[in-house]
Amino acid sequence: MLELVELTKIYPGAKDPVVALDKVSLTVGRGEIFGVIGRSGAGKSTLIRCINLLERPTSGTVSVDGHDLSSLGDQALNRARREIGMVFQHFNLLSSRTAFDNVALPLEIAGTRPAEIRPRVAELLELVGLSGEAGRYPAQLSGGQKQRVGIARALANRPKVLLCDEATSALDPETTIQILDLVADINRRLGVTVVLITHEMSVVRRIADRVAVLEAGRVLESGPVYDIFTRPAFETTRRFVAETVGYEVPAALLAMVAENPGIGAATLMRVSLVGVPPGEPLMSRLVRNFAIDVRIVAGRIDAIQGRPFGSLVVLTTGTPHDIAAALDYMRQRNVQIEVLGHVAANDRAAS
Ligand SMILES: Nc1ncnc2c1ncn2[C@@H]1O[C@H](COP(=O)(O)OP(=O)(O)OP(=O)(O)O)[C@@H](O)[C@H]1O
Repeated sequence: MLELVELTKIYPGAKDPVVALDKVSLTVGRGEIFGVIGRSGAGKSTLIRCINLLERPTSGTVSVDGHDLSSLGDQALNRARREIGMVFQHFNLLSSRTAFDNVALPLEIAGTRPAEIRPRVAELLELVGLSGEAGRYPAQLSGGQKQRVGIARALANRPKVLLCDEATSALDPETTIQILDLVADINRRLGVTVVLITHEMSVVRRIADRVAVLEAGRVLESGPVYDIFTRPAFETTRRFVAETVGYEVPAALLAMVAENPGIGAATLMRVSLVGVPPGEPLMSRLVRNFAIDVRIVAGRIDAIQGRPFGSLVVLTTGTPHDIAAALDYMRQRNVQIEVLGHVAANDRAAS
């Protein structure tokens, strides 16, 4: 549906040319929610401007439904741009127009007959839950309501792709969730393909099907969100994941085992829930099958695309032999375990 092939953008730059995008190739399937995540300067804005052809790529192509937009002349391009609806971080609403008139604007520009505009705008406002706010001006709307207007406006010309540029970055966490859930709902109901450009993994985690990690103008890795979260191949990706799942082991605990690697009578380990079949009572099995005690000292469990994801930091006590046997048992069941070290005897009382 949306296909980028070796998209490259080179700016002249003050001294040397700046390669903002370096052979970015991505394919986004019809009806998919696809996240592109990157830090500041990774090339996200350039990517957006190249996807909607506000900027001509230096080389490479952008195709929607097999039509190469990058080869179109200006007039054809203006028409083709309607295939891509844009949602902006700062909403970009016209302050002198009501919510209704903001949503109507792209229809007016496209030359839609006035008699058709009214019911279409009413339908769009209902879709985003703003039927009661049609006559309000942007200044009279909350941030979340303004973004709902922005989404309705982006959908006005029935685009095939909804391109969201940091669409929730100006919103508080609760409103962010509401807007993301609205985007997911619209994706399901209308089948519109969504591209989410963001610097926040929590945005990707909540609604995206697949994600690409952008760094220095290149795609580091891409794949289904669950796979990227559970097996990040690059340090940049690992840091994005850590930000959203709180993967860090508390420093006080790490200090206790810092000098004592390997297994001891009190062993601290991180058990990743990836690979644990849903519903498996792993911890109680360990306690029942081996002569060990297990104490959960830190952890966080979430779900991504309905599958459990997260890790527990556990302190296991018993003989080193029994703890090693329990580790074997878990590893045989494909549970990922990292032994962080053991607590020395004189620290044990404090642990
Ligand atoms: N018009 C321009 N001329 C020269 N260099 C540019 C231009 N626009 C962007 N760049 C450079 O291209 C690189 C990518 O910038 P871009 O704005 O696409 O990144 P970004 O990921 O969107 O960052 P941010 O989130 O901070 O906007 C940066 O090194 C930037 O300095």
